[in-house]
Amino acid sequence: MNGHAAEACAETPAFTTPVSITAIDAEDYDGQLDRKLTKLKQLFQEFDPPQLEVFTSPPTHYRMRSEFTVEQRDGPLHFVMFDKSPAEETAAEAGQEAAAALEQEQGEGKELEQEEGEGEPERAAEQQAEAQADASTSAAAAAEAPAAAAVAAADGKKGKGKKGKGKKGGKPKGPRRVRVDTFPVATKQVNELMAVVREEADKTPELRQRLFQVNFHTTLAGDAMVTLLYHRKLGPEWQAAAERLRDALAATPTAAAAGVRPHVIGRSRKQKIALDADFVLERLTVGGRTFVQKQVEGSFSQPNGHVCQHMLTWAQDVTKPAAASEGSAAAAAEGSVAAEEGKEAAAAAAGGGVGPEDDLLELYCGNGNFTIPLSANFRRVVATEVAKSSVEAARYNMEVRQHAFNANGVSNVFLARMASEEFAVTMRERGSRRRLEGLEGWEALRLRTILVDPPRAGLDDFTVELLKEFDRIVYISCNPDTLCANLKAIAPTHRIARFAAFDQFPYTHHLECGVYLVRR
Ligand SMILES: C[S@@+](CC[C@H](N)C(=O)[O-])C[C@H]1O[C@@H](n2cnc3c(N)ncnc32)[C@H](O)[C@@H]1O
Repeated sequence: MNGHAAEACAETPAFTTPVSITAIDAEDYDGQLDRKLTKLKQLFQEFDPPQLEVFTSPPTHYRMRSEFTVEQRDGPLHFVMFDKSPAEETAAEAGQEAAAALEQEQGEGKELEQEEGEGEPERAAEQQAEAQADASTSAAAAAEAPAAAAVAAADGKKGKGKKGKGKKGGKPKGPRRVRVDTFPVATKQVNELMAVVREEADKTPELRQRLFQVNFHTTLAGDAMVTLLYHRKLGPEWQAAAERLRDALAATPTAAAAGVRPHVIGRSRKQKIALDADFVLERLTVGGRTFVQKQVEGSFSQPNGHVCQHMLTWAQDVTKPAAASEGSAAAAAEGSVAAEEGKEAAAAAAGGGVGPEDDLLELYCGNGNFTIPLSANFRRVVATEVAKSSVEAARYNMEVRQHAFNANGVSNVFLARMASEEFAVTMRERGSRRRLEGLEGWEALRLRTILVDPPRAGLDDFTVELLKEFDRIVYISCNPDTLCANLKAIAPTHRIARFAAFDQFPYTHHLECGVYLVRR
């Protein structure tokens, strides 16, 4: 963790209420959210934020992705998860370690990419970032059986390291295995697919043999994919069985209604077989417009599609030229002077207005989730992301032209595959990098607004310093503790003009936040 994020934030207890995700109480949806909001307000009190804008989740069936360990030693095959509540932190650490182990295992044999020796992130560094992003998603989104923990358990790796062992070096204190036949946290479609995979894999030796994990990825649009992970090499017999499984999955109610055939992917060491495709196409509605989004298997995507739409709409609103003054959402909705008359000067006088000729810098852009809906608010967007698969997806998402999907139509984005810390140093030095070729010179850019959406660890020190150069900052965070720590460094020069909570991860102690800061 970086220096800033390591600082304790206020004397407030951190977000550590243990909640078992396998035993949710939907009746308590409002209660669980209230408790988190109270804690959040307490944590951010020192920054004197404006009224908190709150965006809720559906109380059940909100999570688009889920990962399960397969249990098949005794009798019929079934899915299990790991209930984190007994040893929450231990489990989280075990999950992250095992995620890294899995990444390493899957990455074995891949060539490291070293381009021109100019300090570009090596594949190993990217894998670490991707694993971190993915582990954070798993852990944050559900505290529910991080894929990694599942892999570790199935591999017999759990408890190998020091973490997870009891104080006296006795039995590892891992999370509790919980059998999961239905999962109200996940979308209805995940539940439909789970039932079919369980039944088909149970009775089909080619699908069942040495299957240790199944990942489900669904969308609001009805598109879906299922990944089966094995401890054996997969051959033509597996592929034939997987094709039959795919037909059975296509007959499930949501897929049939959407007219889609879920993709099936088989993975084992150094092997990946994708029937049809290794991605899904999501459709997200933001500000009345629908955006198509390619989400790639194993890459980061926001886990709660409903709440993601709220996040994008909020970010689009705070950066809207006419309404981007420091006014609250309510003021904007009621038609404050700045919002109604679109007086950029008034907004600028208030310290917060984005001008139509302004450019946006976005770090950690992933598959272009924020980039594309926000691009209409700016003359130009410069976006960076470190994970190769996400950068490729972002390029695809910007170029989507299918008329059936209402083309995304984005042509004002410059996208570079770079680590944020490397970009921060390059920009501060007004330097050059091969990956920035094609970008008009620094002096031609009007970068006064920055959007960051980092992994749970928050921002590194270089990036925090870079933020201070901007008049307007949109900081999206899945970890209020590291957000708070980073804000301590930014608060002397910037104040919070908008403050939002997005309940992406109901019934867990995690909360997604958005802050919009303007220069004092
Ligand atoms: C929380 S995700 C947000 C992605 C995107 N904004 C979205 O809404 O889907 C964080 C992203 O940061 C990327 N990432 C992690 N470490 C990074 C680094 N050091 N530099 C740049 N990107 C990084 C991950 O690959 C991931 O895509």
